[in-house]
Amino acid sequence: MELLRFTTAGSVDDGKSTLIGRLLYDSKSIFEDQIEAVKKSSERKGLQHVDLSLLTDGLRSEREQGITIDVAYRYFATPKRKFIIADTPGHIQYTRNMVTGASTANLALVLIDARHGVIEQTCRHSFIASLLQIPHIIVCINKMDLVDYSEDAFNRIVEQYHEFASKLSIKDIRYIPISALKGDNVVNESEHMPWYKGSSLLETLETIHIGSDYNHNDARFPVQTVIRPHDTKYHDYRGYAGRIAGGIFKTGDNIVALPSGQTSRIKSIDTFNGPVAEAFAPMSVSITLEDDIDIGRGDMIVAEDNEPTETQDLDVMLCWMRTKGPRPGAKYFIKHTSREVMGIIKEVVYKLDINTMEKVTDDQNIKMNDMVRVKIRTVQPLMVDEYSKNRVTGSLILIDDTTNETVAAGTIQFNG
Ligand SMILES: Nc1nc2c(ncn2[C@@H]2O[C@H](COP(=O)(O)OP(=O)(O)OP(=O)(O)O)[C@@H](O)[C@H]2O)c(=O)[nH]1
Repeated sequence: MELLRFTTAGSVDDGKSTLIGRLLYDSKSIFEDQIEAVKKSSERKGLQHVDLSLLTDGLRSEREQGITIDVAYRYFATPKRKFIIADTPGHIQYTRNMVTGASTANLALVLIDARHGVIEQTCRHSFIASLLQIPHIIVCINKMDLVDYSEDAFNRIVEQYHEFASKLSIKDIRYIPISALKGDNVVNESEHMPWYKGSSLLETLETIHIGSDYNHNDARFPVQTVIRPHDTKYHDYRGYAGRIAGGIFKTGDNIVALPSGQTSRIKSIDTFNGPVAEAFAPMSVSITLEDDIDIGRGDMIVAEDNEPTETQDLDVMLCWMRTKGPRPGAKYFIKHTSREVMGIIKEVVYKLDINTMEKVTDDQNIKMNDMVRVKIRTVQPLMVDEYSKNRVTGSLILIDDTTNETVAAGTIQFNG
C-alpha cells in the first residue's frame, strides 16, 4: 500500500491539533480508551464539545517524554493509503522542523484561519515548502463555521493565496474549506457548504497522485549496508542493501559503483517480499552483482550511462538549526545519503529573508532558523545531484563532531 508523508503548517491557534485529532477520530484511527479520556477531559473543562486538540496534544506529550524531538511522527491508515504526519507544536519555530522532514514529505498542509486570511506565517511556511520543493500543498481554510460557511470568505482567501503563491514554485496547490472543530470536509463531506464541489481533506489525501513525486529517471542507490549471511546455505550471497534514491533498477542492468568507478551488472534484486525483476524509488532492496567488486556503506550504485556529479565543492542552501551559529573554520560531519565525510563552510554567500524573499549579503551572522546560502568544501568527494533533480541525493545534513548534534540541513544547488 502506498505511503504518503505530510507536514502540517499553521500559526498558533489556527487549529492544527484539532485538525489532526479530527482526522484520526473520524477515520477511526485511535483507540476507544483514548477517545474516552479526551471526552472526560473535555467535560472536566466544561466544554460542550469534545476537544479533539487534547487528543493530539496528549499524544504529543506522550511522544516527547524523555526525548527531545520537536517533530512527533503520527501514523494512520485507511483502506486506501498509509499516512505519516510530521507534527510540530505551533509555538516552536517552524523552519527547522519543516526542513527536517522535507526530503521525504510528499505534501504540506497549510492551515489558514478563515477569519484572518493569509498572514505572514502562511507566507513564510509556503515559501519554505516551495524552497524545499514539497510537491503538493493543500491549503485548508479552517474555522469556516466562524464565517457562516461563506463562499465569498473562502474565495477571497483562495484569491489572496493564489496571488502570493504565483511568486513561488509549487507544482500543485489545492484549497479546501473546512471546520476542524465541527468536522466539515475533514473526513466527511460538509452539509454546510453545498457550494464546495471538491473532495474532503481525507479523500484528497487518499487520492492525490504521488507516483511522480519521485525521480524515476536517474538510477541512484546509496548503499547502507552489505549483507553477508553467516548461514552456510547462503555463503555465496553478498547483497548491497539500502533504499533506492532515484530511478529504476532492473536485473541485467549495467551499473557503476561510485566512487571506485568499477562496473558490473545486476544479478538479482531482493525485497522483503522476495525477489523482483525491477525496483524503483523509494523501495528498500538488496542488490547482488555478477562480479565480486569492493563496495561498502556510503558507496553509490548508479546506472552506467547516467552518473551523479562527483565533487568536493558544494553550493548549499542551508537551514541552521542550533542556537549557536557556526564557528569560523569549524569542521563538520557532512552526512549525504549513507555517506559521511568531513567538511567546512568556506563562505556565507547570502542570507535569505524568508519574509521578503530577499537575499541579504551584508549579514554574516547565522542564527537558528536562518536560511543561508553557503559554499562548502569536503575532505572527500560526494556523489551529488541538484536538489531540484533529486531531493535525496541533493540534500545533506551537517553534524557537530563533538556533540553529535545535527546543526543544519541543506539542499544542493548547481547554479548561481
Ligand atoms: N470554531 C472553530 N474553532 C476551532 C476550529 N479548529 C480549531 N478551533 C479552535 O481553535 C483553538 C486552537 O486550536 P488548536 O487545535 O489547539 O490549534 P493550534 O494552536 O494550531 O495547535 P498547536 O498545534 O497545538 O499549535 C482551539 O480553541 C480550537 O477549539 C474550527 O474549525 N472552528
